[in-house]
Amino acid sequence: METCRCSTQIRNLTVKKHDGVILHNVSLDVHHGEILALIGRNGAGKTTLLKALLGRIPYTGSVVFSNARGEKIEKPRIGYVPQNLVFDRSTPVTVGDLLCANMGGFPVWLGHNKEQIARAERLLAQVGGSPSLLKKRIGSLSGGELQRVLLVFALEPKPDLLLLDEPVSAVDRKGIGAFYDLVTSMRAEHQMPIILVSHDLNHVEKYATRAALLDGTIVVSGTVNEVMKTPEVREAFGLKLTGGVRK
Ligand SMILES: Nc1ncnc2c1ncn2[C@@H]1O[C@H](COP(=O)(O)OP(=O)(O)OP(=O)(O)O)[C@@H](O)[C@H]1O
Repeated sequence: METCRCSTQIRNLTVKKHDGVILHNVSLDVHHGEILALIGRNGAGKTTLLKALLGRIPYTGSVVFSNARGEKIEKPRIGYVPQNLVFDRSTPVTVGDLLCANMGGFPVWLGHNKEQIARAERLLAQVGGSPSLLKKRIGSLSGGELQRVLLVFALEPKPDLLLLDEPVSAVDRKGIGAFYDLVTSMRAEHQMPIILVSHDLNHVEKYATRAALLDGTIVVSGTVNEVMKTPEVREAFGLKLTGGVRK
């Protein structure tokens, strides 16, 4: 088994924007082989936390990535599937162009060779995407098609840490199953830590190993079962509890 090299320790992470504080003193650990579900109301700061981990926005506090021997990793490879993506929809670039460019080793302007195309088809098939997607311009993809393509990018080359921000919000039912099967097998095979932002508590219960409720800071965290039973989560999601069972 190929083991993942990157557990993540977040300590007192604070993000300020303009006059306000978006995140304050967030402390959280994500270990090897865990799927940590990050849950919380709209505007709680979930995407902001992922962006801080990606180094895309300034923060105070510390984020330490370390390997299985506890040694620090300075620059882990982080796979990221964003909640949404803003780009020029009129671009003539196709999914095939992008995937083949990402594989490297061959100038894209010379066209794609057979092996690259076969590999791109295999990668797409892994996320339930059909080979016909390769010829589509990225601007013409549906929301669900785009999310599948973004997952391929997040997983190739293999990341040390995977961040998924509501990754199946636009994917159809069959695609959701394929998506989570792949993510779960990545976790099992590579012991890669995964942070999953989701508003869908059914997905959280089915696929996550731990959960954390965020509301500007971490309110509760623990096993999915523990977190789901807390009054804080019950209140945040408007759930009723009957004898400890979520209704
Ligand atoms: N660039 C920005 N400038 C100012 N405020 C911002 C910026 N980005 C996000 N915010 C604010 O930070 C807060 C957290 O936003 P964030 O997108 O992290 O929340 P979220 O938990 O991911 O929400 P959702 O569930 O709706 O996706 C919000 O109040 C948002 O308005």
